[in-house]
Amino acid sequence: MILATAEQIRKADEMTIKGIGLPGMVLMENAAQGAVRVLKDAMGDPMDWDVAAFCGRGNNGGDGLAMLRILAGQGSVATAYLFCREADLKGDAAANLAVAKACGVQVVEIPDDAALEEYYEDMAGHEIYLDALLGTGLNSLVKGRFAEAIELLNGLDAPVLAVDIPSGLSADTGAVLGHAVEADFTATFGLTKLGLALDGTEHVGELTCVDISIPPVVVADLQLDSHLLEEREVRLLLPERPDKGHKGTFGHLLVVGGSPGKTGAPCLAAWGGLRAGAGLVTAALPCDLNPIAEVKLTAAMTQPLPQTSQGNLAKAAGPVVLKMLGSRQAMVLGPGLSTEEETVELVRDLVLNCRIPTVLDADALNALAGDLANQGFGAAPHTVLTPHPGEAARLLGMTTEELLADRPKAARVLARKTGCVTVLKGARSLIADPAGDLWVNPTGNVLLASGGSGDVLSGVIGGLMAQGLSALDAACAGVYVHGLAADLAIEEYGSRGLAADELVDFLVMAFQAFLSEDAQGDLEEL
Ligand SMILES: NC(=O)C1=CN([C@@H]2O[C@H](COP(=O)(O)OP(=O)(O)OC[C@H]3O[C@@H](n4cnc5c(N)ncnc54)[C@H](O)[C@@H]3O)[C@@H](O)[C@H]2O)[C@H](O)CC1
Ligand SMILES: [K+]
Repeated sequence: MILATAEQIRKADEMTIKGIGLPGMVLMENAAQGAVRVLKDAMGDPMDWDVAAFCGRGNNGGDGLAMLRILAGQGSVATAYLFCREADLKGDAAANLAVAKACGVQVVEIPDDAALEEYYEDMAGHEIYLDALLGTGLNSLVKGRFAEAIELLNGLDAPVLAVDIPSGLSADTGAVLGHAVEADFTATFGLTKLGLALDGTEHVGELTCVDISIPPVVVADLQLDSHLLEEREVRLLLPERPDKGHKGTFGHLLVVGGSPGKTGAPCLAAWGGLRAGAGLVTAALPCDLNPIAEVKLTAAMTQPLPQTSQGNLAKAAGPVVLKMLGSRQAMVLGPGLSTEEETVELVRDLVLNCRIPTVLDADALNALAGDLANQGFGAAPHTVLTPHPGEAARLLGMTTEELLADRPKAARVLARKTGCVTVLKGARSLIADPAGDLWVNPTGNVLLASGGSGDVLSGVIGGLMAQGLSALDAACAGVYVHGLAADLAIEEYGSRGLAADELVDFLVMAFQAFLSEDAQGDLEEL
């Protein structure tokens, strides 16, 4: 599904109104009619409600006023709390104010704190609420009476429908700009906003996108580059499993990682690779840890590598790994590595000289931080970086807070600077490709917020690349299926206590969801 930023939807409006000739009033009417349908679907008949809209001075407020007029016409008692003077409204919003008043909508001005105090109790006494304070025109932190109105809405038991976007939520980043409405439903107009997809359901609630007649030609002209990843796309990405395939058909994945106390990380990545369907997996780790890995891994092979006096991977491991890469189809580098200076040098050397599809995770990313500009990537277009926000912030030389204020931008910048596909992990992980496109992943939940789940992900992506998927396709499919495994697990576990070893088992079910219907039927019969 295509997603739009505030600027892109503003352009779409402008092109539709000025270029195509469809009047803004028609767009606003379509928006209001569609949003009323969403409300009716949610609340049912008869529509004899006591409904209030909190309206701002922009077109979002205009949508709210148009909705109230439609609802009044269908039997509701409709009140608008206008967070400015009536005279402040302009254009289509002003026109809809006049129409609403002529059609029986009661309008109460809340232009200052005194008015808010005077009407506060009345404002809290309605049955259903429309949040039409701030839409895509939000351009600063929400403060004062706007903040108070948002908190009032959030404290009520009554249902709230957000008009276009919950007020206070950034349409571009999904960040809360001070305060944001926690809506039960959101009716968004024309195109789904990127910020809505990034929020998920926390503020947005149940999301519906209403067609307001922005023509497809306008959308095509905009060449939008943000997307919500969908199951049907992932289904097309997953590699074929030919009946006569053998282990050589499905590629050999090499996982390089591990340090004392972190033998589990490369083992989990190896498991991820196996679950993703790689034909063979080898985990290569410091030689003292090899016997442990031999016990942990029965299906995967292991390779002992030279180690430093501290037991971490030594520079001498470089030639051994590079030689192994000649007969491997993909590598995962990083799970459980240390940041000992010699290991850092090894990582930089491997990243420069590697020529096969690679996933760089964890300490492999930390090894590149601080000197990203001088780091060559030998397999750049075939490389996936999988940082969590802390690792990404270190790579970009910013604080984690700065990065979290605009996750899409951070993912895109990292992809562009490195030439590598970038997976920025977190709730609603992002996948950015160096050409500028961005995908928001809808799967996954809080169960993934535990040690080791990232190692599993790097293995899944590596395992898919070993089977021939491109870096971008493997990143998209891997992130989606990994999240789906957690979504299946939460039904059994609830929201706590899933260890990464167990997540590995749910990957089987997650991949099964993508089998053909015939194959699923065969499975059920067994
Ligand atoms: N295609 C569509 O999606 C259509 C959308 N419509 C609606 O129009 C709004 C966008 O309208 P716009 O007038 O550009 O902006 P807003 O109504 O969101 O608000 C602008 C208004 O608010 C002030 N403001 C900005 N930030 C703050 C703040 N933090 N605190 C207080 N006030 C703030 C700003 O100065 C302006 O005065 C879109 O969301 C849809 O709802 C059209 O109806 C049809 C087509
Ligand atoms: K709103």
